[in-house]
Amino acid sequence: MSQSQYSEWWRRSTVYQVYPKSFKDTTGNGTGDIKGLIEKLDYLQNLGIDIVWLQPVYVSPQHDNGYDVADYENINPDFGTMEDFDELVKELHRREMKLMIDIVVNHTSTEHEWFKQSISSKDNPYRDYYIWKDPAPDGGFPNNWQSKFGGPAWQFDEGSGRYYLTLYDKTQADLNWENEKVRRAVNDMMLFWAKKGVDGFRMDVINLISKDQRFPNDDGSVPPADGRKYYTDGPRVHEYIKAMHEEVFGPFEMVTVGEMSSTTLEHCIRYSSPEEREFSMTFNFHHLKVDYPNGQKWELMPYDFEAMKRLFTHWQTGMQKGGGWNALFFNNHDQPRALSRFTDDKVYRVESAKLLATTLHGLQGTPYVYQGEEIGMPNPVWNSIDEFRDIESLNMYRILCEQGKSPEAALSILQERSRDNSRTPMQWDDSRNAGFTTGTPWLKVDERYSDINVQKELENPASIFHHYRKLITLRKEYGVFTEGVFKRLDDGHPEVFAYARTGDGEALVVVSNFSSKEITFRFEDSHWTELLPSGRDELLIGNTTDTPALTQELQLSPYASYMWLIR
Ligand SMILES: O=P(O)(O)OC[C@H]1O[C@H](O[C@H]2O[C@H](CO)[C@@H](O)[C@H](O)[C@H]2O)[C@H](O)[C@@H](O)[C@@H]1O
Repeated sequence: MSQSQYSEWWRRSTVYQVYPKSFKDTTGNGTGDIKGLIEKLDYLQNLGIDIVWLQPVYVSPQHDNGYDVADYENINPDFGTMEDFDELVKELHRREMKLMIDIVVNHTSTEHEWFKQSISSKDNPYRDYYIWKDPAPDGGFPNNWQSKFGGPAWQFDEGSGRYYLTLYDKTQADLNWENEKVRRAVNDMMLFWAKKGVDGFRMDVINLISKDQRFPNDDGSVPPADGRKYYTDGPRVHEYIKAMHEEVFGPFEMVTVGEMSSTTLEHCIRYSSPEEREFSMTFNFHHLKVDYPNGQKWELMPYDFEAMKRLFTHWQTGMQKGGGWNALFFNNHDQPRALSRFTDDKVYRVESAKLLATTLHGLQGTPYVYQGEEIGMPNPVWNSIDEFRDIESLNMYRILCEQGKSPEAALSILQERSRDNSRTPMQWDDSRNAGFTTGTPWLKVDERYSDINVQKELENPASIFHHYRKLITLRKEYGVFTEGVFKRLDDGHPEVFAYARTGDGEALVVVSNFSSKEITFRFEDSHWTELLPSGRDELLIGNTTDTPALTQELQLSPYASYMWLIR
């Protein structure tokens, strides 16, 4: 990729992800709302955010917290009104910030009018908007595909004696993208939002929209044997995305990010290379599966640090060579908090949060900050299954118990894995309910809110918030964050992740100790002579009170992390 191709504004931007249900409630109904987000825009501007990604606020029965859309062009009253939405766009633009909204079109809610029509009769004009199949000859499911939320991926309709496909919850019916009318309707819906002034889209599990039309049984040759190899990065997916670009993303100069489930580097290069005219960038999840034994999310193991570093290296190097662009993230609304998962959220909480931030923000790509990450919110402590709200967690708890796990064992798995870990309300201050709501919060507030909250973070210049703020500023200041070529420098060190980003006349070096031990780290001679002391070094940011110079041998305190600039 030539240097000029790095010129798009969103490559130097930072995105903030808002889970609206848990951000800020202004009505006292216990659920966050659009007005609450507007109230906090100055806070996000102060952090240095360029783009706000607002998760689904459309009309929805909320079985999957908005990822089950019943009406794509209206706002769910719990979140506010269309006037509130227009006000949000205006207020963001007044601050020179952009808005990215979530587009969920692999599936709709079964309460969507299209589905209601589709299920009403075999000859309804909307019948073919969804994927209907006859039972297998033995009367069972059409094939052995499994839902990502547990159980078979097919739901039986008594009325017609046929099954419809649901890769997620049984109330989320997969759209039939082979139907040209579906593609037309989705583009029209996206044009509706583009014309409203929305600047970008985050496309939910968009690489699952094209299914292998043979709908074969999964023979189990590639685990997990749940059918994903027949619909992930499927046969026509690039064709469909190119058509969206042609008609919507391109003409409106949008910034777009595709959420790519269980994808490959090769596909992500295609999805995000400018010349392919598909998306601006992609999310992949491989680095967040390094604590899944044999790919099993609902089993526990300590995370594999070396695998994580290998995966970052693979994606950094591969996307760079292939001309693709990564969306960088450790946290989102589907993941437990990285702080609790990969570092120490108790003794070294502050150091750990800063270490994760520095390590991620030094990489090539566009960084995403998920609400609460910038103040070091850890996983909450869960005391009972009754505290959970997430449909996937509740399904899996039932399945784990049916498989013979004790309720205590199942609960301890949810403690580590549940998506609710990252969905607890935002902690604004030390008042009741952390200042999130005056009512009863829809999901419990973490008990540690009087210590961990925005107000405290803003007051302390050495806080996690101010660390993020500085990283976001540095990215805008130095071109090497955008352009620098990645090289891993730790040579398999069991505790340290070290890398360089080498650009035009300047280089970044990042060294992070992912352990609670005091350690000595020494760069191998080859790295040191070839790459490192090629000029004057300056410590750009660190998470200790020390300001070490870059030397071949470094003493690193627990969870110490430093970033130097060499020029
Ligand atoms: O783990 P992967 O197979 O790589 O998939 C990535 C994520 O996909 C799903 O997330 C998104 O779609 C869901 C259905 O619309 C929605 O519930 C979720 O909130 C979306 O972000 C999956 O649910 C996640 O667990 C995966 O991480």
